[in-house]
Amino acid sequence: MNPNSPNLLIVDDDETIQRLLVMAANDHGWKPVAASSGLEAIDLIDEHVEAVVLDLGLPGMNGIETIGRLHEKFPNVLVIMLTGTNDAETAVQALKAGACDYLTKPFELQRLFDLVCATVRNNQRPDKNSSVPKKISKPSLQTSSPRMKQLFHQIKKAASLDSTILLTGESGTGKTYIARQIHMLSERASEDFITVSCPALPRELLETELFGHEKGAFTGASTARAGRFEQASSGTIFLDEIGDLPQELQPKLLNVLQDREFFRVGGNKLIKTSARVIAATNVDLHSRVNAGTFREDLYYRLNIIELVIPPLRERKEDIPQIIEHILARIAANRNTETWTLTKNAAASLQKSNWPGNVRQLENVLERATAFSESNIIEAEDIIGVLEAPSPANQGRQILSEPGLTLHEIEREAFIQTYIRTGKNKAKTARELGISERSVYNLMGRHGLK
Ligand SMILES: Nc1ncnc2c1ncn2[C@@H]1O[C@H](COP(=O)(O)OP(=O)(O)OP(=O)(O)O)[C@@H](O)[C@H]1O
Repeated sequence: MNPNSPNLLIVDDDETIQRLLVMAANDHGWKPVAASSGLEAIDLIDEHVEAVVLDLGLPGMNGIETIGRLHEKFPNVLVIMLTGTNDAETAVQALKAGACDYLTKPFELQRLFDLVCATVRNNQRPDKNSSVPKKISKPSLQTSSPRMKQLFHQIKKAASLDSTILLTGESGTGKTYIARQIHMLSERASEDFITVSCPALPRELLETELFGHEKGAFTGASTARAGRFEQASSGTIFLDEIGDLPQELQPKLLNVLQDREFFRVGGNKLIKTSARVIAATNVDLHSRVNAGTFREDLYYRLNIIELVIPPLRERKEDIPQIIEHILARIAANRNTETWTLTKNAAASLQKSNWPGNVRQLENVLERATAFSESNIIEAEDIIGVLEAPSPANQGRQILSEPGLTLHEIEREAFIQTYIRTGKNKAKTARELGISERSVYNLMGRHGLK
């Protein structure tokens, strides 16, 4: 076999997504080839291709039909389908059509490539010398925040144990990110890290997703399928938004945590698992226990080690290095040089309150870098993309944040209005009941010009 033959086929008609996936695939050690349609994919596929990342919504022959045609040529090729948001029904269709797995858009690139690796590894024939890249990146646990220092100390200790971990924190604080770091610091680092988002699927589908099913377990189950616990094998399984685990599935998860065994749906063979469980929640699980929607015994089984991830506004010291990290990641994904921020741009990011935490900061940087004409990001680039909350939320959001100074409240109110009015200074002045001259003064005071 030619070592340079492509081993991953990417099929997406959106040129930007296609380019992004190809770059990320290269970064993850794959040799990708890309197609923009089902027909092109059928043309390009050969025996070296181990897996196909296939967009469902292709023009002409759609993703579901394409799976069938690819399998006519290469019955063993592994297909991972990319589906639209909340598209559980289509996801079932994709699985029935022969996809090994699927991912709902939008997704993290890291998550896609974790899934591709896990799928290929789990379907490897013993004789096959697979090219699954075993790339283990070193976790970076550097921080200037005293709270994060303490947390990272706990993380290192927790990683060396095998206990179940519960990560709690607001949405976007980095629970998934931390779960992956724990996995990479643990002895399981070379094994798979498998993520399951509990609210993403309806109950029946979530049950087969977690525990797998036997052939004939339900209409359409034409083949047996291993679930995520089996795929995680001796790696780590990350259960995101565990507070949304349907009540009917809670006893089954409790059994897995207690006895480390379960049945596939429709199966009668006990399956053992040694996967480590990390769960995460952004709701107060204890109040769900009190409300009777979450089992108390399961809560205590999950909550053996609880790690609380603080919101970004409570660890602002870390903002500069998180920015640097995110910019480097964006640059690597786009295969470009990284960016530097002007003093005012950095100050602007530093001052913001980040109600959406690191995810919001990441979105702002993604957009600012996409629109920036050079490798320098100015305050204007930032202000242009800072998300403006809806007018209905605006006042509530500012006033509900405890501990804000008058200066910070003024800044938030000003920026939100300025963005909402499309950076129109006259409109901003009218809405805020101030003169246009004051708008210029406020821009100066808050580092926006
Ligand atoms: N310390 C960090 N450095 C760089 N990037 C980070 C850091 N923490 C989080 N991120 C990035 O921020 C984004 C949001 O993080 P993540 O998905 O882990 O949050 P979450 O708490 O799991 O969110 P949710 O509760 O909504 O599932 C991700 O893209 C992640 O890679």
